Amino acid sequence: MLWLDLGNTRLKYWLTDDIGQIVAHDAKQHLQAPAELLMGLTDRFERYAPDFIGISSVLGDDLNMKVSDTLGRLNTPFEFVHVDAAHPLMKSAYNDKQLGCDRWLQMLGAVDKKKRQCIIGCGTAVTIDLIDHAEHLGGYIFPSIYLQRESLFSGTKQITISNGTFDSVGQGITTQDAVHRGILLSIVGAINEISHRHPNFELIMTGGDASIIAQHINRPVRLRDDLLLNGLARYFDHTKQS
Ligand SMILES: Nc1ncnc2c1ncn2[C@@H]1O[C@H](COP(=O)(O)OP(=O)(O)O)[C@@H](O)[C@H]1O
Ligand SMILES: CC(C)(COP(=O)(O)O)[C@@H](O)C(=O)NCCC(=O)O
Ligand SMILES: [K+]
Repeated sequence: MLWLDLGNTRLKYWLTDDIGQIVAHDAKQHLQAPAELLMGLTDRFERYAPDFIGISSVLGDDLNMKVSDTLGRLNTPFEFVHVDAAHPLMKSAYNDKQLGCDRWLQMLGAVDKKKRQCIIGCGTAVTIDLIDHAEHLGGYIFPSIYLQRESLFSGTKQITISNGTFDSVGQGITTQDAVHRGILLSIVGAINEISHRHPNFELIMTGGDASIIAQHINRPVRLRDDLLLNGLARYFDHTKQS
């Protein structure tokens, strides 16, 4: 099986064998041209000869159409996941026409009806979703690291482009440090606040920046970079069973 996660910044893929073991995976910035990036990967995918391609995409219909055209050349069946708020594995109060497929699948990848869970996606945007015994209560979306830095640069006269690191929340005494620590503080502050309000929810984090952000969270966080993959596998496994 080939699993694709088309996020706003990166295309991730996982190739799994017939017992679900990951045999190959990668993440690449698609620079808003995911179909072209995929084109360059088709010969590699053909060599793997997957029997099915499951896709999560938050890129909208236009880019999804282009991706479909590219995948059509592989003569391998493929399917884009659509959010189902009444899914047997997890009910959701969220508007299922709007809920991002990645958020939904990340929850599907973790959901456990015996637990209260807080699923945090650290991608282009940070997403926080609360699940109470397999009931999705709703969540939050806010800009992550790079979006915040870009908005400061484009929205101000005196803050210029810089490539500082996001490794501390200590107060800064230079613009570069004040910006980078302020951005990190805004993200970890929000997550710590939600965590504080829901002390009995287990924290699970995924996404490209999870490892950077998790270090500053006041409670133990479970890092799972395979969460969306797990959600895709559960989704398509479930559909086949029913
Ligand atoms: N402008 C950028 N330059 C370099 N890296 C970036 C930029 N924007 C995002 N990233 C990195 O890309 C990754 C995005 O994480 P990912 O979970 O793949 O996001 P998405 O699912 O939204 O595509 C993060 O590790 C982030 O640090
Ligand atoms: C919030 C998101 C942009 C996060 O996407 P990502 O950062 O993973 O690229 C994505 O889940 C999305 O487009 N959601 C649709 C709006 C919503 O979930 O309400
Ligand atoms: K994502």
